[in-house]
Parts: sequence; C-alpha cells; structure tokens
Amino acid sequence: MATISPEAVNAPVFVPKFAIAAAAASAASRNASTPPPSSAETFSSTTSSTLTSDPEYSYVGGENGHDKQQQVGQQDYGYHPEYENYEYPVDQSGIAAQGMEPTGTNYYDPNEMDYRSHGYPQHDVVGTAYYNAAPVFLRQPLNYLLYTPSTPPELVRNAEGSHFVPASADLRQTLQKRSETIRGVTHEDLGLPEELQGYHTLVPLEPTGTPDRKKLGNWHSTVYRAIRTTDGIPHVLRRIENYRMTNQAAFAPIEIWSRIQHPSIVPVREAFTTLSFNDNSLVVSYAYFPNAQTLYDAHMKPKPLPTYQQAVYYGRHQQRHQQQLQSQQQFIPERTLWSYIIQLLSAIKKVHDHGQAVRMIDVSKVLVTGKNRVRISSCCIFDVLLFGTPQQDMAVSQQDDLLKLGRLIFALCTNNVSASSPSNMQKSLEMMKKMYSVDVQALALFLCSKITKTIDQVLEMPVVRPRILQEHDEALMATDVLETELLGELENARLFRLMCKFGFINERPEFARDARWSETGDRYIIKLFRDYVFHQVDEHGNPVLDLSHVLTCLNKLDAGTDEKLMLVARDEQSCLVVSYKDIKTCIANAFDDLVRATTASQAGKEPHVM
Ligand SMILES: Nc1ncnc2c1ncn2[C@@H]1O[C@H](COP(=O)(O)OP(=O)(O)OP(=O)(O)O)[C@@H](O)[C@H]1O
Repeated sequence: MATISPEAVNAPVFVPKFAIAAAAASAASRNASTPPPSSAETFSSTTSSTLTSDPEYSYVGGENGHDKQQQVGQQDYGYHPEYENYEYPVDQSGIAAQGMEPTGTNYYDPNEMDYRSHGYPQHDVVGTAYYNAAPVFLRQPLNYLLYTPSTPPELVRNAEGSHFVPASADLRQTLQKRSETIRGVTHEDLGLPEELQGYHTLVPLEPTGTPDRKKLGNWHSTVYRAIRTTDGIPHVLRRIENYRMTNQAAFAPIEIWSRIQHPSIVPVREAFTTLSFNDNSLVVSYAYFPNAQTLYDAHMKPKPLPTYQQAVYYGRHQQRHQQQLQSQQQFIPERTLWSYIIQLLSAIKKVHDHGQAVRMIDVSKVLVTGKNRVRISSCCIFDVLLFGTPQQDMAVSQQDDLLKLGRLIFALCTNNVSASSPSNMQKSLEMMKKMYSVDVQALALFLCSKITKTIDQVLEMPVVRPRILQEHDEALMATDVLETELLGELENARLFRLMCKFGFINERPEFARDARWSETGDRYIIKLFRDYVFHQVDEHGNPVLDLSHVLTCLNKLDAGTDEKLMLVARDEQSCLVVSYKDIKTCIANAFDDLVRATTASQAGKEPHVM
C-alpha cells in the first residue's frame, strides 16, 4: 500500500467558486426570509391560577367532576331548522384579490394558487377576504420541485395513485404542504392568549369577529390550532364562547368520547373552561388534521374566479379551464360519494354501538382530511353543552343521525345545503337522477324517510353491502401502496444515518495530532473516500455533482461489499486500493471511538448510538 505524504492531507479542500457565491446568496436570502422568533415562544401565564372570579374546570383523561347543581339552560339540539336553512356565506370579494401575488404559491400546480398553506389552511383567496386586517404569515417558500423528483412515471412504483393514496409525487407534495401548514404562525397580534391550559401559539382556523358568524346551537364558536406544550403536537381547540359551566360533571361525555376511536371520527382529547379569552369559554381539544377542509369548503363552496397569474397561464383556454373548475365543484364523482357514505356509516355504527349519538353530521362539520377520506369533527360538544338538560331518548337521537346523513347526501349530490327541505325535495331528486345511480337515491330517500331504522339495517341494505367490500379492498390496497412508499423512505433513513456518521468523523480538528486520524492512519481512508464520493472533478477540473454516484457509493458502503475502488490523494501523488468493506470497518471503528469519547465525558448517561 502506498504511503501518502502530509502535503497530500493538508492540500486545500476544493470549493468551487460559484458554489461559494451561491451559498452566500442563499444565506443572504435565508436571513432575509427567516421569520423572527415567535412571541409565543415566551409564555406569560394568564391562566386560571391568576383569575379567581370564576371557576375553571377541565377534563383530562377520565377525571370525573364532583356533583353540583345543574343550571344549564334547556335547549333541544336534536334538530335545528335554523341550521338547516342557513345561508352559507358566499363571499365573492376574493375577486378583489385577483392579481395579488401570494407568497409561496405552488406555481407548478395552477389549480393550487391560493393561500391555503399559510397557516390558515382552510381559507383560500376568498376566505382571507373575511378578515378586516388579514394576518401576514411569514414563511420560507418551498420549492416543491426539489421534493418531487422528475423521475419518468414508468420508473415510479406508485405513479398512478390508488383510491385513498395519491400518486407518489402528489403524496409527497401533499405531505410537504401539511408540514408547512403546521409550521405556519402568525406574527400579528390577534389578541389571543399566549398560553391556554397547556396549549400555546393559537392560530384561528376560521374568520373571527365577523358579525354574520354562524352559531353552533345557541353559541358562537371559534376553532383554533394550538400547540400542546407537553409534546409539541398541534391540536385543534374548539372554543364555545360565553358558556358558563356550573358542574364539572358535564365533562363526563368527554371521557366516553375519548374512548371512541374510529378512522372517520376526529379524536377528542380533553376539555376545560377558561377565562383567558375574557369571557367564560368552554374549550374542547381535538386531533388536528393539517389542511383539512369541510365538505362544504371542499365541494360546495363556489370557487374563486381565476387569479391574474392563472388568467395569463391559461390564456385563450381560460373559458374551458373555468368550465372545468365549475364542474369539479359541482359534482362529486359517485365513487367518491360512496366512499364518504360508507365511512360515515361506519363512524355512526361505532358511535351507536357505544350507546351515543353523533348529533353533528353536516357539510360544515365533516372534514375531508385526505384523498377520499372524511372524518366527523366536533363530536361530543353537544353532549357537554346539553349536560343536565332534559334529553331526548338516545334512540331518537340515533334516528336523527341517520336522517342527517340522508340530508347530507342530498346536499352533496345537488350542491345545495337545503336540498332535502320539503319545498326542494322534488327538484333535488330530479337533479340527483341526472348525475347519480338509483342506488344513491334509494339510500338517501330511505335515510330521510320516517321509517324507524337502525344503523345495522342500513348497513344490510343491498345497495350498501357491496360498497362496504369495495371500500375494504381499497383500504387494503392503500396499506400496500403506503408500505411501498415507506420502504423507499426507510432507505433514506439508512443513508441519512450514514451521512451523519460521515459528518461526525470527518475534519475533526481536535484529532489533528492523533496518528490514527492522520494521513498515515487507517482513518485517512475515510477522508479520501469522502473526496471520492463528493469531491470528484472532471477532466477539466470542474466539479461533478452526480447524485447517482453518491447513492451508489453510499449503498455499497452501507452493505460493506467486497468490491474494490481506488482512492487518490488530493495531490495525486499516491493512491490506495481498498474495498467498501475496509472503508466500512474504518468508519465503524472511528465512530466507535467517538461514542466512547462521548460516553467517557458523560459517564452514567446512555449513549445514543446510531
Ligand atoms: N380537527 C381539525 N383539523 C383541522 N382543521 C379543522 C379541524 N376541525 C375544524 N377544522 C377547520 O376549522 C375551520 C372551522 O371549523 P368549523 O367546524 O367551525 O367549520 P365552519 O365551516 O366554519 O362551520 P361553521 O360555519 O359552522 O362555523 C374549518 O375550515 C375546518 O376545516
């Protein structure tokens, strides 16, 4: 084996000039666009402990309150005619936003040109117009192309996508957007509490303070996203304003609902009352699904007119594009509709089997959380609000659930929230006939009929049964597809760990005098291998940035193959012929040394070995 001179080791590291310039430029832009630290990171406690005028109650994980006299007003929430005929706000003022340049817009998908990923995931251009002064969200724009490799479709294992899982590239984009949404914060002062019973960084997910806000029963309610302090996980907090709780036993339904786990029900976490909003508020915490949209927002809300960029993009095809948008929003494909129906039926079955009623099956309370996936949100709110009031029989409430599902099907099929009202029924049926099979109609009519029925009878219907099997098959297909996707990610994790080891080992100045880390020691091989993988130059001395070369080398290294390679010193005066197996051993030994040094300095602590 040739020995290598000290000059070779100390030869300067090659750094291409343009790379320095690019790095400097990107650092500058990073500094410019990095948001300042959130004020919410430093909490000031304005919680219950300092506010003693009114008791604050909370329920977490099965605690039952003590008995007190019930003073909750008597309301009947079984059916709300006023809710039924509610005019959903259709704000066309988004037109005014045309031509605005939304930062971080996904320019690669013209249909996605909206503000959805700015921390207000559910509100697009139209939605932001609700705010008097829309909060500004600072974020670093992501270049989605970097995350979505332009691999030819025939080489991608999940190029087409399945019923529940989008194609690989779309799946990655969707997940990126979700994580971007989770990290979005507002730096504007919205007058929200900085800390709320173990949650911080509150961000409203819907317009607040608008005069024509829709009510939840008799109360105004607002939905926030907030981070739970104990685990850093974002949650949804639904706040019921001006709700005075008189008996902590009203939290009993939370315990029951926290045991109901179903893929089509948004899980309930905990509930508490608070004075932090300067009123008596009830807050119920739920799991958060980033970028979830209500069924109304996803399918029924009129789409905003095209933005200036879209108009330019589509040019003379503008009209056709607009027609496409219109038809997209008007008619849900029958397959998707059945998927929603089966998921909701299954959720209802679970709830009824627990002796409860869902009570909230409405286009504004069912969330679309993924491709063809729906979940019922806001469960158990009414159980808490109604606690202590004379209740209607549970069997009647369960009948109501089925009736509400029937109405929801009518609403989705006709794009009209009051499609099932007696005056609209005939027209709705005619519309339905044009677009959907008789099976959909038969089910919707049965659910809306006065015949007494149970969820089991509905699930036994000949129009429903085969669709359950189909749904089951699609769900299994989805797990297969996701397993394949995960396999690819496992590889990434393996290579990432290897890269970390490299980072830990290479160029450690504190070992510069150690013979084993020097150019004559076996560790020198690692440095040369790093150059071989990352610092190759072509015959003209230009850097070679070949990712497949890097991946091939790292995979061979990780496997420790016997294949040999020639490592050349930087001064090209000497070379070494070694196998990947040798290099792997060197890296393992060097890393073990580092681990030992770490554990020696932190005697008693568990080492984190990779
Ligand atoms: N668990 C959740 N995860 C993510 N987003 C949610 C969750 N629950 C609600 N949201 C979002 O919060 C927003 C407000 O929810 P809400 O239930 O109030 O719907 P809404 O359309 O405003 O209905 P309403 O008109 O009755 O207030 C919606 O855009 C919804 O998508």
